[in-house]
Amino acid sequence: MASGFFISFEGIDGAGKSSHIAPLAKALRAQGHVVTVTREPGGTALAEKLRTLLLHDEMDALTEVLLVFAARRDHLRCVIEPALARGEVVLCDRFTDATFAYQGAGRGFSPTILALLEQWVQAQPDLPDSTIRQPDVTLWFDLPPAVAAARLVDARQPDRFEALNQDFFARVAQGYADRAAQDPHRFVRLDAAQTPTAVWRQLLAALVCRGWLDEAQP
Ligand SMILES: Nc1ncnc2c1ncn2[C@@H]1O[C@H](COP(=O)(O)OP(=O)(O)OP(=O)(O)O)[C@@H](O)[C@H]1O
Ligand SMILES: Cc1cn([C@H]2C[C@H](O)[C@@H](COP(=O)(O)O)O2)c(=O)[nH]c1=O
Repeated sequence: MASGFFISFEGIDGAGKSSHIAPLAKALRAQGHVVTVTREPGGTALAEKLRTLLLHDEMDALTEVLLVFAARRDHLRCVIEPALARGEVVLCDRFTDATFAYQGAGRGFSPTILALLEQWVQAQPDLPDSTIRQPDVTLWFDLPPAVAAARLVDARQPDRFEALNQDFFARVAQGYADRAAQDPHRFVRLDAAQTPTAVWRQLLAALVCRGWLDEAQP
């Protein structure tokens, strides 16, 4: 890869995203890439403060949407865009697809307004009007909500989202499927119900076939 590359990780809570980000960063660094690992909501001091509010304070759907996009704007300006401009690979645990899945499909918030905010917040002033910053590839960890819930049953104290019921996560899962159907070239569906090793192999295969990782991988 000559220039910077943006890879996002998506899926419902418990799908297994976080388990693969550090190993992928290690594999990319071993092949000479400079990698920035980050997350949403969060990634900057300001965005992490908004993350705490989002995960723990009660608020309505519009407030949630505005805070998520506010965090994203700061994250893009201060972390993602500068890293890409330096030619780095950015690995981001969640991005705007999560907003369409959680606030759109999960909460029932207007996808039209989400799309407008996406255009505003992710606008790239130096490029033609319609061009916005999107991940170059989105690794979608697809998993039935019941399986994800079973994985999290003994996990940490649930936050506002993890405490929601399976009907919510069924809507979120469908929201991801709908988003993937709208952008099939960007999304790579990973069957996250397989073993961690099998999921890792799916992930590697997706990046090797795009020329971002060499074949030789553990
Ligand atoms: N393929 C897998 N099979 C079984 N368990 C898994 C698998 N992948 C991850 N897990 C386990 O499921 C739990 C959640 O994994 P992880 O934190 O990576 O998910 P996540 O998608 O990042 O969740 P969240 O979005 O809530 O942070 C962990 O206990 C992890 O060990
Ligand atoms: C970016 C983004 C995130 N969320 C939700 C999804 C998760 O439940 C939490 C983040 O927790 P994680 O363990 O770090 O994945 O935030 C959301 O509702 N909308 C978004 O845009």
